[in-house]
Amino acid sequence: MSVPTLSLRTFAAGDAAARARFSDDLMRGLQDYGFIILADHGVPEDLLGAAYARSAEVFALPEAVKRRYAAGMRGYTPFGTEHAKDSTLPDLKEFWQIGRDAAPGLPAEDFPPNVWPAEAPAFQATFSALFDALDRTGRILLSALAPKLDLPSDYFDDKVSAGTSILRVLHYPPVPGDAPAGAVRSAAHEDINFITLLVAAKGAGLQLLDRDGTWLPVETEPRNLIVDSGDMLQRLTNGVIPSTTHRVVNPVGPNVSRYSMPFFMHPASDVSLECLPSCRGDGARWPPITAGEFLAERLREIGLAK
Ligand SMILES: O=C(O)CCC(=O)C(=O)O
Ligand SMILES: [Fe+2]
Repeated sequence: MSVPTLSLRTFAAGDAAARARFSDDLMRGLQDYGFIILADHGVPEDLLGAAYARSAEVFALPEAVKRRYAAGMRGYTPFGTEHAKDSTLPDLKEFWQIGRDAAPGLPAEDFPPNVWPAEAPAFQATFSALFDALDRTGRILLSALAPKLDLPSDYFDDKVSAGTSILRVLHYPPVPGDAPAGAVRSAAHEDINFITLLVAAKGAGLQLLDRDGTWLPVETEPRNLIVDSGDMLQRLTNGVIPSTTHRVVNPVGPNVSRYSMPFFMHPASDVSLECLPSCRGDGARWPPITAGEFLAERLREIGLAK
């Protein structure tokens, strides 16, 4: 048994039967593993290549330069800042976050200006393009999932087009000799958002906790995406689509950097995560909450907000 691979082309260019099959496979993959691997996803391979190159360039800048670009939920977050919700040890990672640009009609407080490094002029164009491409792909995936929840296929569109989604450009440096005992690159956690589209890392380390309690490596070629369901989708679906615990372990071979780029797809802050009628079953497992309230609570729990 391993995480299933799905081709998005069979959905995007397929007939009704092929689309229904894709929806079934996506739903089953998320229910059985919380993860699928997505091939033929429409994000150009040369854009992924450029993103890896620009990412390595920026993280190679001196620490003091990078720290000038620390601005909360945008720009740089230094090594050792974030920790998993249930961990006291810091994750061994640094990252750069890119959000949706502010636009008329969107609440300004949710869309602070992006922060771009002057030392790497191509970074902005590359990551703006990657944000848009992953946003498009994520919307297609949600439109494929909607019918499985008895929803119209465009149900998620307006919720995520104004969403507070984040593209997180991640660098796990070689594990330092003085890292706290027990600290790992990314401690066991569940993602907060609806779905995550992860540009597959070039190095091993990602593992999911399967339904039997076994850690299973999640690996694919760098040109594919890895998709997982987060807590907001779990909440909306009353657990019908669970979020899956995962982690990034420290290297066992050469102690080298690892780069990855998760795109956390969030709804707009005012979207209710109250359980969908089709998922009520014997009753709602969680009280209603808005996406904005849920996110604020989790950001406090992981050390990214006060
Ligand atoms: O780096 C990875 O492969 C996964 C990162 C991750 O799970 C996260 O940032 O939420
Ligand atoms: Fe994650």
